[in-house]
Amino acid sequence: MAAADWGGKADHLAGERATAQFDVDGMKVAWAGSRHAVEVADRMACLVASDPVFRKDTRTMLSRKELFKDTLKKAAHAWKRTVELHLTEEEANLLRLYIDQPGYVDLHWVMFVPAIKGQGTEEQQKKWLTMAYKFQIIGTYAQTELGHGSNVQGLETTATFDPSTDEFIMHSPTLTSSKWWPGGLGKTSTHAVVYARLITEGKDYGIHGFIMQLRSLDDHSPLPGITIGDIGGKFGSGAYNSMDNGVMRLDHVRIPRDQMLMRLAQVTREGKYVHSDVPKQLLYGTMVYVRQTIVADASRALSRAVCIAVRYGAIRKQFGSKAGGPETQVLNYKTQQSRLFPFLASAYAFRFVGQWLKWLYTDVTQKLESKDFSTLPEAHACTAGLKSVTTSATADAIEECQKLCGGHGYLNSSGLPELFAVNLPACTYEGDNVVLLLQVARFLMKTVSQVASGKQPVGTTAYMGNIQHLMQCKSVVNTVEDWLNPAAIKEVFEARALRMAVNCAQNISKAPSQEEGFSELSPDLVEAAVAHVQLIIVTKFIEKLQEDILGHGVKEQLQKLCGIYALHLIHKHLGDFLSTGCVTARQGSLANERLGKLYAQVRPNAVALVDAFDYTDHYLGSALGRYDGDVYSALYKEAWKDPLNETVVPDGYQEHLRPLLKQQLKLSRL
Ligand SMILES: CC/C=C\C/C=C\C/C=C\C/C=C\C/C=C\C/C=C\C=C\C(=O)SCCNC(=O)CCNC(=O)[C@H](O)C(C)(C)COP(=O)(O)OP(=O)(O)OC[C@H]1O[C@@H](n2cnc3c(N)ncnc32)[C@H](O)[C@@H]1OP(=O)(O)O
Ligand SMILES: Cc1cc2nc3c(=O)[nH]c(=O)nc-3n(C[C@H](O)[C@H](O)[C@H](O)COP(=O)(O)OP(=O)(O)OC[C@H]3O[C@@H](n4cnc5c(N)ncnc54)[C@H](O)[C@@H]3O)c2cc1C
Repeated sequence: MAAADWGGKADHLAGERATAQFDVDGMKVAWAGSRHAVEVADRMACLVASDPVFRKDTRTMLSRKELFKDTLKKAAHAWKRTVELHLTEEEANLLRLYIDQPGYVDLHWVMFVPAIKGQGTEEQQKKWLTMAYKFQIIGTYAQTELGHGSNVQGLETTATFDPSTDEFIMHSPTLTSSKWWPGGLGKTSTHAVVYARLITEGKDYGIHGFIMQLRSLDDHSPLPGITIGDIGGKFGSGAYNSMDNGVMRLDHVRIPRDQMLMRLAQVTREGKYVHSDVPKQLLYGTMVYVRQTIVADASRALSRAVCIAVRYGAIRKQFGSKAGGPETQVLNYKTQQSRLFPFLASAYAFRFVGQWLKWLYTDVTQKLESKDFSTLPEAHACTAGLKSVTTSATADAIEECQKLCGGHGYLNSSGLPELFAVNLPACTYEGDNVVLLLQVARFLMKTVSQVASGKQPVGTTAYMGNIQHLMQCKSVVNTVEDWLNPAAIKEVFEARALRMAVNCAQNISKAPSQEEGFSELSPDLVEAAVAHVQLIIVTKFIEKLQEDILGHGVKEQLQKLCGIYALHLIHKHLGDFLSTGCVTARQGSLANERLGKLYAQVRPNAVALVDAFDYTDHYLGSALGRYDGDVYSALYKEAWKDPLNETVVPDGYQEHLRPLLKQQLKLSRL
C-alpha cells in the first residue's frame, strides 16, 4: 500500500528495506489481525488519500473557524461517500479513522449511539437509533460538568419528574452544573444523552441518562431554555481544535418521560422509581466500551510516531567516523535505539493487548445479555487499567519521538506536534488515568482479600491464586540467554505485581479504616495497579506468540519485540523488582545486557517493522516519515506553504519594522 502511495519515485530507504529478515506482508497480517483486515484498511486508506477533500497538509495553518468548517465539510463528504459506495460499518469506521480529524461524528458514533444501545429499551433503540444511523439527528454524550468530571456521582444537573404533564424538567441549578466538554455539543449536535440526577416523588435517585433534543432540526438554533456554545481553543495548532467541545446550561427544559433511558431503571406514569434486576454500574457501560476502543487508538498513535522517528532516524546523519568515513545514521546510535526501540515494541504490545481487550469486551457483552454479570468487575478493571497505561505511555512516547527527531521533529510538518496534541487528552478523557488506576487498585485489593479467604481468582487475576509460590519465589535467571525464556519473564512480572498488591493490602489493614488506608496508600496503589496492567500486556504478548503466525521470520521478530517490551520494563522499573525481591541486581543487569543485544538484532529490521503498520503518507502526515524517505525535499516544500511565506516582505513591515530600522539607522549616524 505505502509503495503504491509512493508512486515509483526514488526510495531513499531501499537499503534499509533490503536488510529486513522477515516477510513484511506477513507482519502486516499479524498487526492488522487478519488478511481481510489488511485488505479493508488498505482500500479505505487509499480512498481517503486519493480524495482532495480529505487533504490535511495545511490544517495547522487554518484559523479555528476555518478548521471547524473544514471538519464539517470532511464529515459531510465522508457520509456522502459512505452512502454512495454502500460502505459497511467496518469500512465506514476505517474511512473516518483515516480522515484523521477529530469531529462531532466521533462522539455520534463512539458515544451517543453506544449509550442508547446500552441503556435504552428496545423501543427507545428502535426510535432513536433509526434516526441516528441515517444522520437525521447528530448526537453527543453530555456527562461532564464545569464542576465535576471524575466524580460522576457528584454531577448536579437535575431531571425532576412532573407527573402532572408526564415530563422531566431538565435543569442546571448552578454555574458548576453547566455541561462542559462534550464533543460536538458546542456547535453541531442536535441531540445528546444528558446525564442528570433523577428526582421523583421528592427523592434523588442519582445519575441517569436522558435523551434531549438541543437544536431545531429546521434552522439549528438552540431550543428554548437551552444556552449552548463552544468552550474555546485547546492545546496545539490544528489538533483537537477541529472539535467543538461545548458548554450547555438548561433552564427548566421539559422532555417527555419516555426520553429517560429506561433499560436499567424506569419511572412509571405515576412517578414510581423502579430499578431493573441489572447492576447499576451498567450506567457506566458506555465508558467501558469507549475505554476499550481507546487502547486500539493508543497503539495506532504510538505506531505513527514510531514510524516517523524510525524512518527519519534511518535518513538523518550526524557525525562521521574518526577515520573520516561516511556520516552515521542517527538510528545507528545505541542511545537512539535504546530510546526508540522500546516504543516500537510497545506499539506492537499495545496492538495485541487491544485485540485481546476487544475480544474480552465482546465476551462480557454476550454474558451480560444472558444476565451473567460476573465478569463485569474484571472488564471494568481491564479497560480502565489498559486505557490508562497505554495512553500515558503513548503520550510520553510521542513527545520523546519529537526529541528523537531533533529540531525537525518540532516542526508541524513532522506531524508529531499534532499527533501529540490530539492524543494527549486521551490521558484525561474517558476517565483521568490516575483515577482509573485507583479503580484497578480497588479491584486488586478486593481480589487479594478474596484470595486470603480461600477463593480462587480467575481471568487476569488468576495468577494471584499461585500466592504461595509467587510470594517467595526467586528468579532462576542466571545468564543473559535465560532472559529469552517467556516463563522466566512472566514469573517475575507476576511476582512483582502480586507482592506490590499484597504489600498495599497489608499496609491498608494497619490504617484506622479501610478508606483512610486506601487514601494514604494511593500513590503505592497506583504503582501496584500499573504493575498488574503491565503484567497483562506482557502476558497477552507472550500468548500471541503461541498462536499460528504465518510468514517467514515474522514470529522471530515478534519474539524479539516481546523480549524488548518486557525487559525494558524490568530495566525501567528495576526499583520495583529489586525492592519486592523478585530479581537480584545481577539479574537486573543481565536483563539490560539482553536488551542491548535485542536492539542490535532489531536494528536491520526497524524500517520494515514500521512499514508493516501499513500507513499511507497521507495518514502519517509527516515530511519526516515519508515512505520514500525523501525528507529534505519534503521539508523544504512544506515550508513554503506557510502563510508567512505568501509575501516576500511580511505584513507589518511598513508599520513596525521599517520605522524601527530607520530610526536606529538615524540614531547611529548622529
Ligand atoms: C476523536 C478523535 C478522532 C480521530 C482523530 C484521530 C485520532 C484520535 C484518536 C482517537 C479518539 C477516538 C475516540 C475517542 C472517543 C472519545 C473521546 C472523546 C470524548 C470523550 C468523552 C468523555 O470523556 S465522556 C466522560 C467520561 N468520564 C469519565 O470517564 C469519568 C470517570 N469517572 C468514573 O468512571 C467514575 O465516576 C468512577 C469509576 C471513577 C467512580 O465512580 P463511583 O460511582 O463513585 O464509583 P465507586 O464508588 O468508586 O465504584 C462503585 C462500584 O462501581 C464499580 N464501577 C465503577 N465504574 C465502573 C464501570 N465503568 N463499569 C463497571 N463497574 C464500575 C466500581 O468498581 C465499584 O465496584 P465495587 O464492587 O468495588 O463496589
Ligand atoms: C479533549 C476532551 C474531550 C472530552 N470529551 C468529553 C465528552 O465528549 N463528554 C463528556 O462528558 N466529557 C468529556 N470530557 C471530559 C472528561 O471526561 C473529563 O475531563 C475527565 O473525566 C476528567 O475529569 P476532570 O476534568 O473532572 O478532572 P479532575 O477530576 O478535576 O482531575 C484533576 C486532577 O485531580 C486528580 N484527581 C481527581 N480525583 C482524584 C482522586 N479520587 N484521587 C486522586 N486524584 C484525583 C486527577 O488525577 C487530576 O490530576 C472531555 C475532556 C477532554 C480533555
